[in-house]
Amino acid sequence: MTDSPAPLQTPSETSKITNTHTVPDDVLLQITHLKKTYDDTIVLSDINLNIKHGEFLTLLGPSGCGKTTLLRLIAGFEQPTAGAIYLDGVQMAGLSADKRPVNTVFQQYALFPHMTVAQNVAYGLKLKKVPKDEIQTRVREMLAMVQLEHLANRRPQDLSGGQQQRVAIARAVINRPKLLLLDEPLSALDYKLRLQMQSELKRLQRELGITFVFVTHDQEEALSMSDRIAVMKDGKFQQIGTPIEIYENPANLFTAKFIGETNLFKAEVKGIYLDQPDRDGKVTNGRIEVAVCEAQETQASGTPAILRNLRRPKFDKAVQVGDIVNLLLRPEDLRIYDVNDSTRTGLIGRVIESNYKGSTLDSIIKLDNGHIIKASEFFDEEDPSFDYKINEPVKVTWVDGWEWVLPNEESLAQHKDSF
Ligand SMILES: Nc1ncnc2c1ncn2[C@@H]1O[C@H](COP(=O)(O)OP(=O)(O)OP(=O)(O)O)[C@@H](O)[C@H]1O
Repeated sequence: MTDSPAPLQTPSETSKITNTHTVPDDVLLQITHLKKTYDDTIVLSDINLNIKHGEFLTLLGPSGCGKTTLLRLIAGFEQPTAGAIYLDGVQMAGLSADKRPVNTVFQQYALFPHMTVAQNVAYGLKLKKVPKDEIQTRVREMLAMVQLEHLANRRPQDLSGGQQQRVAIARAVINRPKLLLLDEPLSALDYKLRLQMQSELKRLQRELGITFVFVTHDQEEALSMSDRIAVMKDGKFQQIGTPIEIYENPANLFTAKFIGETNLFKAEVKGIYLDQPDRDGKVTNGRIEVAVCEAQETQASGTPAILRNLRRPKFDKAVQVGDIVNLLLRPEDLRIYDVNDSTRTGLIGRVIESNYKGSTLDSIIKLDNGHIIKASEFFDEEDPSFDYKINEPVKVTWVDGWEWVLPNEESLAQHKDSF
């Protein structure tokens, strides 16, 4: 590996003040109240986002939710209907795409077919009339970084998809943009190459220290690559958080269902027990007692009702006794036991499918009430857990404290701030 390129930028010691607007020191990109409409259609509404220097932020959401539009607004290919974008403290309004310290990598790499790899990478520097010697040095450094030194004289059509994408990335970062926008850059690659490029891209981002805004609709890709993820739906952010926060503590049912596999159970709140207020008089913790509705429904067939105490940080005052809440349990939260195990309460069902995945045993269980759920248990040859057979009754429960509670969406809308 050659020496790292010169530092891109160092944030100033104080906050930058632009007209009436102050951008915090550690923030490279600030988006405030951004709105975009095409004719009467609102494509983005009230987008607010701060992206830090050196951060890898992913915009994740289903097709048509507005990810590309947001990227195009940041790049300057589109103008907002309302709101503002500040880059390193400077308002971007009215600044054309080529004047912004931003580069974009698209799904289609659009390399110049008549130029070699090295010429493609050098193109941006030539346009800027950088001295020849410097171009040569920087191209060499860049090609080493994307591990393509040995292919410098090849033409793009003689490269694999992954190699072409690396050239496109090298071409985009050689100008040392403050911000690199990547619009589904890996989606044209096959699965294996895609995984390899994911870790290469992450390494490159760390080494270059450039801030990345990455667009994908692939949740696994988002979880494995990002410092933070902004989950989008219908032109609005649903949640912005670290991969762990988004996966473990989804803010709403959309995020819960969109990210990873989810088992949802309805449960009735039977009791609310608040902890003592802290010094500031705030109640930040407590527990609620819930009964899983499905268990009660099947009680006639011998299933015991599951009554659980659930601890939950930021204890929610919005929930009231009698409310129905959603209990979110990931497959890895569930445990399967012998139906005759009287030491536990659980939901009764039958395993209808079981797949050995090497480190885990993944099962699909049909509960007595017809609800299909998924469990994923670690497979330990030394200590095999309960050895259930297909279609035999089993008891399903979960590891205490691993559940996540979400209110019904209606109550979420009513009590937006407290849940
Ligand atoms: N120039 C345009 N004129 C009218 N509508 C547009 C225009 N560009 C985008 N849209 C609409 O805006 C919405 C958001 O599109 P956008 O491409 O941003 O979504 P996306 O999340 O990137 O989707 P995908 O994952 O499929 O690329 C879509 O409904 C799209 O049809």
